[in-house]
Amino acid sequence: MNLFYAQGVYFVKRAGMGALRQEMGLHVVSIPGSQISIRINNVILPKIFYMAIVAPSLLAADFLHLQHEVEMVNQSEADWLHLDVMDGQFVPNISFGPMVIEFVKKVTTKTCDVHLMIEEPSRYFEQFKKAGADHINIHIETCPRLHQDIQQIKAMGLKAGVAINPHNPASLLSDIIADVDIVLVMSVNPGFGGQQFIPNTLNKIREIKKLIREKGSSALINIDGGVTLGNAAEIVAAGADVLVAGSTVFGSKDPLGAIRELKKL
Ligand SMILES: O=C(CO)[C@@H](O)[C@H](O)COP(=O)(O)O
Repeated sequence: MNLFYAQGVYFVKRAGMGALRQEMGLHVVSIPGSQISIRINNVILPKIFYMAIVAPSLLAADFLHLQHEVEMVNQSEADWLHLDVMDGQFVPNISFGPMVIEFVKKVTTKTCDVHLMIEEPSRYFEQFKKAGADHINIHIETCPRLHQDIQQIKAMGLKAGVAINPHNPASLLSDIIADVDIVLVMSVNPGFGGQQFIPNTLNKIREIKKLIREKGSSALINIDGGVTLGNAAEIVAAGADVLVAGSTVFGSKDPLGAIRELKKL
């Protein structure tokens, strides 16, 4: 169970909310910033702190010591491992593909959150599934048959995410948000790690959260790009469920400590 009690406070992990809701008749009654109140069998729990899902982005890892980096994440409190696939077409950079993910999968104990920054992603869904993807995130612009692609990912038994770029408004998600498991909000222009967080993303997170409630969606909001120990609290308070962090984790002298700090928010 993802609900636990410590020092007078109930903690809950958002990822388990769906299951908890079914098992225990649990209802979220309010989400003011990073604190939420919940009701279980009509008893309102006094205080619930939201814990963000943390997903270190392997793009910022030392690829000469990839196994060591993946094992570091295994030992950490991180929940997912974020894997950025770039084709040099949809984004100006080229990163890695299914072959690298297949090797990473042999070592990682974390959920593999694959972010496809490539043209015609549906041509490769099967390959990424075979390589070990647990989630596949696709960009709206790359999918003329977005609904169909989302359904295809889900039919393969994977979680489906839709990614939007900084210039895309939240309203673009209106017709798809009820069908997706994850909304991946780019808080930098995709292609490179180590960029500055675009501040307007905070407003966009609030708008997406509102849309999620209005449409009765259970999608998680995942923020990708420029997440630091300095801005993560604000991002979570705006309504983010997941924090992708590349440089903040792998660029740190104490990556385990950096992940621990992100989880504390
Ligand atoms: O998808 C991307 C960049 O396109 C991100 O996942 C970055 O890899 C995040 O890196 P940092 O901004 O955290 O260094």
